[in-house]
Amino acid sequence: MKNINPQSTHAWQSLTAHFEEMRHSTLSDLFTKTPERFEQFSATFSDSMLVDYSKNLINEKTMSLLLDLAKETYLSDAIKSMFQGEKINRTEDRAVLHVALRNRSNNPIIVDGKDVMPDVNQVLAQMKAFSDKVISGQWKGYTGKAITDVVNIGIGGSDLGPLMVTEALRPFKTQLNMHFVSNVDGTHIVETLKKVNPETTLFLVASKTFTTQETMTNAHSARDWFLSSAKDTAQVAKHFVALSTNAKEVSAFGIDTANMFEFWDWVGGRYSLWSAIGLSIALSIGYDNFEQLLSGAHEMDNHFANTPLDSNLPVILALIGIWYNNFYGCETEAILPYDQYMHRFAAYFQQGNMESNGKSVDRNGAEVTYQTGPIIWGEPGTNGQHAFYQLIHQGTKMIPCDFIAPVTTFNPIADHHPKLLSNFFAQTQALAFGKTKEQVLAEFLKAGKSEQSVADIVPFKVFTGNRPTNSILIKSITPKTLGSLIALYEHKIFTQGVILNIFSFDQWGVELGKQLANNILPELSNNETITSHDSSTNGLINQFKLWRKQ
Ligand SMILES: O=P(O)(O)OC[C@H]1O[C@@H](O)[C@H](O)[C@@H](O)[C@@H]1O
Repeated sequence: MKNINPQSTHAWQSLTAHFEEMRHSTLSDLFTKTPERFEQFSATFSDSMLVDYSKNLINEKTMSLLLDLAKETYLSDAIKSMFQGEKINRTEDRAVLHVALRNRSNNPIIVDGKDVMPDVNQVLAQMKAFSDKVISGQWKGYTGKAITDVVNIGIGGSDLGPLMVTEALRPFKTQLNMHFVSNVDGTHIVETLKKVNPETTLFLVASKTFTTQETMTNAHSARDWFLSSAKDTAQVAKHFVALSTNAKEVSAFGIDTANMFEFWDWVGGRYSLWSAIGLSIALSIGYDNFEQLLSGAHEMDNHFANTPLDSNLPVILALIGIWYNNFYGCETEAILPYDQYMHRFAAYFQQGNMESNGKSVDRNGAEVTYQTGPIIWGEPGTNGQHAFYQLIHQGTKMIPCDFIAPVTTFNPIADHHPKLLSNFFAQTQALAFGKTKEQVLAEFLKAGKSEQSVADIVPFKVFTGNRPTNSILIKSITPKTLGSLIALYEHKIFTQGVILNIFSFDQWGVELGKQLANNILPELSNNETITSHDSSTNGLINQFKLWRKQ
């Protein structure tokens, strides 16, 4: 990958000038000028997904200049480098190969002179055999009973992906009850253990490093709880398996490495749901459905790797994101799925995007002089409409939003789904075109009010519009289409990282807090007054100690 400062490109200069032309354009004008705007700025993928990006503050010139930016920053070369297994995660000296985990065409991918595919396939076979056994009831607990409940203990990438996918694909569920414990707050494990029976519960200890404080603490508490019933450490093997890259720590914990599902350092935590970390997914929806998820992602990988940039969906969405982030000065992006099952989708990509592109040092080691990754947030529609959409519609901030909805529902009760979808369509329309003062007034006049009597209220009822959105309409949320959708967002993040000249696959920013917590933990074991920190930290710790004693 070449380290090009995006601001040094011709395209960036041209985009800066073009922004001055565009900043006063409105979506109403853009749609009026080009009646075929939808055809021009939308595309379908695999006959199952429609991406409409026409309600953005872009025109042909914007897209062409953004594509120039992608070319000048050597995006196509970077895509090749990732797929070929080059060590593009340079600060950790690792390849970035979540695409290998779902490489259903099985073509060799070489890392350090070795094809990784045989190992990938071997672990998939192990996951299939294991999940089939547990789902069929052949795998027995220590008293001979079949497993009824699965508890995934993991955090960050070892939690958010499997949790999001198992929730999104609930209609495909096996009979197993799934639970996810992530927080080191004892409440999380205690409340979960109240719901399960040690005789019929399987714990998946999911941790790439197998050293993460939260996960290891929860795993030890789960094991203690289990042993207080089973009374025999030999029974641990029937109830605990590990999903990890670290065989040494797995055996140190007491899990037989025969019960370990391996993955590799070239899988980033936040890109790991496709790996052994996805075992909870395979148990929740069955292995064949898990494989469908991989296939859907693989299809998007092929699209990303082989489609010219100007019709490459992850690239298009990434470029539009850069347009708002770096030229309009938008700080956040909202992801708004109109699908209750997808209620963790925004939270998942909060980690995906913010941990990947929340960097301020470029690939040359210099401080950046432009904005990098956006803040990601969101909740499912229609709930968000009754909570925070007020600010999106009428606030002072421009918040580009992605609206996502399925055409069909798994719960076709009464007219819920048409109502849901009418909101999905209406919201992007309202955001784009708003309501003028004249329209507000006309409504009042129609209702028999005089212009004079409503003059005071009119300004509050005006919607400026011009608030950009993407709409992603999906035939049905299935393992396959969800796989494609996740991969679409993953590659969008990759593209933005390349163009913004940052390393998207490390996460040094999470280390300092861990280090300082490790320093503070022993200080909490006694009641001595602490003086070694700044006055705020000392004050907080000392008040904690005081109130703890009372
Ligand atoms: O899977 P592990 O090693 O327990 O790590 C969990 C999480 O740990 C966090 O510290 C990292 O920032 C995440 O990227 C990671 O997913």
